[in-house]
Amino acid sequence: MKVLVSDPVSQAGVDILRQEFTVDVRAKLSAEELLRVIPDYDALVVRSETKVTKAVIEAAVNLKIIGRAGVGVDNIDVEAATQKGIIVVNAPEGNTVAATEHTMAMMLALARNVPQAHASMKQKEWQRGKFIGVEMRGKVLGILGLGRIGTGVAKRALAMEMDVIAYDPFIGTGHAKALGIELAETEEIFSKADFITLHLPLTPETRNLINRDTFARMKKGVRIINCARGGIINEADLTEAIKAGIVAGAAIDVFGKEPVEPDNPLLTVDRVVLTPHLGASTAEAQVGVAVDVARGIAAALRGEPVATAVNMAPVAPHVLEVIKPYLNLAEKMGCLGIHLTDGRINTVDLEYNGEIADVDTKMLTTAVVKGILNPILQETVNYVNAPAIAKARGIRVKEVKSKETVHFANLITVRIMTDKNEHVVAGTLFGKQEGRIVMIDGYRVDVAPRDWLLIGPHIDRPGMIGKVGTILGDYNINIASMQVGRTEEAGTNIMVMAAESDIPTPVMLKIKAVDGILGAKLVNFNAG
Ligand SMILES: NC(=O)C1=CN([C@@H]2O[C@H](COP(=O)(O)OP(=O)(O)OC[C@H]3O[C@@H](n4cnc5c(N)ncnc54)[C@H](O)[C@@H]3O)[C@@H](O)[C@H]2O)C=CC1
Ligand SMILES: O=C(O)CCC(=O)C(=O)O
Repeated sequence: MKVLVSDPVSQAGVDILRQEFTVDVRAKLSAEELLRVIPDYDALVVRSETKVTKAVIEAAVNLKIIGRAGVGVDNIDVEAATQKGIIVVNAPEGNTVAATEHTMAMMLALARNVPQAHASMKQKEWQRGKFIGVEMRGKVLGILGLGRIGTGVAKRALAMEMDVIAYDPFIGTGHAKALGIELAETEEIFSKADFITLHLPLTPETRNLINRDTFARMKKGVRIINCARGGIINEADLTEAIKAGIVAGAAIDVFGKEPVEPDNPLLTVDRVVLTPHLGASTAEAQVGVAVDVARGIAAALRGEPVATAVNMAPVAPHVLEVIKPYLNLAEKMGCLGIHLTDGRINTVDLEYNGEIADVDTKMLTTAVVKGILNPILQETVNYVNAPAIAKARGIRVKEVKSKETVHFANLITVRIMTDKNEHVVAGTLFGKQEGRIVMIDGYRVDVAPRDWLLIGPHIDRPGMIGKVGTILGDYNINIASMQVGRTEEAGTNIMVMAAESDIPTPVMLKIKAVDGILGAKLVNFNAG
């Protein structure tokens, strides 16, 4: 597999990727060059400079994953990626402290005119009267967006004895209470805050959120800090508000257009502190995000789920820890299930029994659906597109959970209902790691789901196994293991043979023709 790193990311991340993949580091590619080279790559790693547009995604015929070494994915067309089944992962935590500390640095520099005083001294001046600042203690700080960075800023501002209020409609009041701050509506923040700091993502709702109208409603002399995303503040309106004295000053790290162009109006006013998107630029953060994104990419290319994928339902780390050992089993159960069925699938029912029923099992359900769809579709089905593909094909997927168990501590049962019949596969983990199929269509079995499995329901009479074994032997196909599953009712059994190689179609036809065999199926767990 080939990985393209198209923005400068820490060598620590590149080294992780190089352990498993071919990695090309080609920073500063033009848009045209990116379009030309992208078809060669399975994964792409970017920071914020590379624009991963719809055109890039369309040209990326082999791309499976895009990794953003940082938080904001607004330089990636996530919707286009999702439609193509491309996973987008970010590194949401590696640069939180860096961006938080940069916000504090910007706020203090703004309050005490540090850059202006520094520039003046460089001009050989000594102007103590010109740079009178304001204290932070006792001032009201309004935080818009109380996520990771907003929370970090709140904690530090409290330590500086500021009064902190925050607006975030998607955060619970408990979070604010635990921090020791109040949640407020935007109007309260605008009317009360001496400092307003932004920690929101750039979305259609937040674009242009701070504009001429909102400045008009703010307390006179407010100071604004933006270390989140440029498009959230209207830069022309901010410049006007500074000139009109509504805003006493602004500290800005992020801009509507980056790199900033010479005609950016903020460059024309003095009462600003500007940095060229340096929020994440610490040695520690760059190693952190590069390592996190490299691990995410490596896991995704191995077919494993990634907790930081932004276009999949998020999975909490404690949930991932519980379900991770079951993911491979769940996918194999889906694969086995689809090989058993004939007819149009209407419904897939998933039953989770035991302790596993306590956690969010959506990702396991997706793994089963992925296992069902991959063997029958040309396109690659992954954790991102599996639910959408199932829905588009009219397959209803339902989950039932119960803590009750009979024979196993945990059991997953997959029931695939078609317009013709119903097939059921159940599986569990032995020794917490080893996935086993323990039931196929009502027959008790104990099978490791790997390589090739020949499944043959048959009439319960002597010689059946021998007949099939002889056919396989005639074609030099070695059997790694074999067992016979029984139901409660006498009359039929199921033979399950693990073959060490593929069983060609003519051989399967011979087996199916054996008198007493009630329809043999071959499952190839390596395909799809
Ligand atoms: N300057 C820099 O170098 C860096 C900038 N960032 C940017 O900082 C911002 C915040 O990052 P994190 O704290 O890690 O993200 P986060 O996802 O932890 O927090 C964002 C918060 O905004 C809230 N939110 C979303 N839409 C909202 C709306 N319409 N109104 C009010 N609240 C809303 C969410 O509920 C969430 O709590 C992002 O834009 C990110 O891209 C992050 C790292 C470095
Ligand atoms: O990669 C960078 O330096 C920018 C970081 C950033 O803005 C983010 O993580 O959202």
